[in-house]
Order: sequence, then C-alpha cells, then structure tokens
Amino acid sequence: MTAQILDGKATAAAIKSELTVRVAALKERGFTPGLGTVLVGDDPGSQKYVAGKHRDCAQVGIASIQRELPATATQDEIEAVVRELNDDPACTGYIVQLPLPKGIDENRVLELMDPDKDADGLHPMNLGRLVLNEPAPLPCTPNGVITLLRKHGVEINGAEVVVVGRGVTIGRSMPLLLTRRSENATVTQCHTGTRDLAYHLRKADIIVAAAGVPHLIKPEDVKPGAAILDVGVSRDESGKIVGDVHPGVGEVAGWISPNPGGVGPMTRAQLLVNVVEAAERAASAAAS
Ligand SMILES: Nc1nc(=O)c2c([nH]1)NC[C@@H]1CN(c3ccc(C(=O)N[C@@H](CCC(=O)O)C(=O)O)cc3)C=[N+]21
Repeated sequence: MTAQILDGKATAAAIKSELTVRVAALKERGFTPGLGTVLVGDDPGSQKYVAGKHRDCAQVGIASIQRELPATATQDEIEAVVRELNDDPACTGYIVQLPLPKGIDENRVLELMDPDKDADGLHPMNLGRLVLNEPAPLPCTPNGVITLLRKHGVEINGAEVVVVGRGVTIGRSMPLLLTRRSENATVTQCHTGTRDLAYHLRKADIIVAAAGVPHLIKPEDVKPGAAILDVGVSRDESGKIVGDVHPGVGEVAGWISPNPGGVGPMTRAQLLVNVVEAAERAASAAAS
C-alpha cells in the first residue's frame, strides 16, 4: 500500500485563486489589502520565506510592504517599525518574521503589534481569543493542517490525533484548533519529555509531526491507514529540507503530506486568508 498525498501545493493554489476573486471585490469597493513583512537580519532561510510571501501576494493582488533591518538592529529600532506599520493604513496585516536575533525580546515585539493587523495569529490577544472561542486570525500552520485534511476528506471528527511538539507557532495551538466543537478531535500532545512516544503514535488516526527532529516518525510506529502531516523543517548539509517523518512511513500510512510541498505552502495560503479576512473586516467596519 502506498499512502495518498495530502497535496499542499495544489490545495494552496486553489485557495489562492479563490482569494484572487475576493481581493478583486475588495478593490472595487476601494480597499486594497496590503501585507507587511518585517525581516531582521540576513538569515538566508528567512529571506527565502519572506520573498515567497511577497510572491504569493503579487499572485492574488495583495500589495506588499517590505521592511528590512540589519542583524544589529536594536529593540527600539524594531519596535519603531512595528509602530509605523500599526499606523500605516495601507498595511492591513503584517508579520514579524521569526526568530528575531539573539538579545531581542520577541514577545515584547509581538505584543506591540496591533492585534487587528496580526496576519500570523500569534499575538497574545489573538491566542487568547482562540482559547476563549472568540473570532480571531488563526495561527497559519495549524490552520493549514486542518484545511489540508478537510480538503482531502480525512475525518477529523472523533479522530485520535497525536501532536508531536510544543513550539509556539504550531505545537501549542494545534490542539486548541483540533479540539474545537467544529473539529471534535481527541488530542494527545507529545514532546521531548514524553516517556514512550511510540506508544502514543501507534494509536493515532492522525499524526502532526512538528518536533523539528529529522525522521522522528518511523514506519513501525504508525497505524496502517493513518494520516501523517510532516511539519518538521530541518536541513541537511546541502540545505535540502528534511522532515520529521521517515520516508518509509509512506508504505504504511493512508495519507501523507510531502515535505516540501505539503504544510509549507498551506502556511503561506492561510497567511493570505488572514490578510484578506482582516481587510474584509476593515471594509465592512468602514461601511457601517
Ligand atoms: N512570523 C513568522 N511567521 C511564519 O509563518 C514563519 C516564521 N515567522 N518563521 C519561519 C517559519 C517557517 N515558515 C515556512 C513557511 C512556508 C514554507 C514553505 O512554503 N516551504 C516550501 C518549500 C520552500 C523551500 O524549498 O525552502 C514547501 O514546504 O513546499 C516553509 C516554512 C513560516 N514561518
């Protein structure tokens, strides 16, 4: 048996073409959505991701606002850019690319953002709204995982889901999304302190692997037919992406997200969704 592919590239393309129509409608009403990015330092990976986000924006008609700061930028200099984007009406949503250089207080920067312009869904106010079941921009990668499963008809309702990882961008919010009444999954969160990871993995109908440990998920630990989402991004010596899922898992699983080509493009698509939804909210607020 070979697993069916959870095709993030194709699904993201479909979402983008749907967004193109909504952006055109907003523009007709006089509202052009604009995505801002704040990039600090010269990490080649971060530069590549940010460039990808602006390419996506161009494809769907969203305006791009790019701010770049040197790796030596101070806390005050970064915060000044955040304030500027908060006040810029052309910027309807923005992200501060993480991680920020050593010595910068990331949480202080994120807290300073206008929560209504938070395109990543990582502002403490929006994470709090998620806990409280209030409408908010959702964290892009976890939301991308759910959209990818839904678009391929994988049953989430009642599923046993194991999330591996407890990072802020994925692991900590993934269970919050999965246990909403609309998803209704049962979730086990595993991490580096989990005593017997294999014990949990073997019961899972769905595994979200976001540990950042190359090939952590082995074929012998996966229930036949399970859906496996590879969210891990490590790099080998040549710079090639190595995921958290061992290639042999494709012979056991029912569904698998390739990496690259799986969750990565979905993350970018959900970012655009957050930008368009924020612009739509701003447009209806202005109309009423
Ligand atoms: N504030 C903030 N928001 C983020 O969303 C954020 C961040 N900081 N810091 C870094 C991580 C990483 N991340 C990725 C997004 C897309 C791909 C992606 O599209 N990857 C392609 C391949 C790209 C390649 O080949 O390098 C794929 O999986 O097919 C990957 C990684 C967003 N992040």
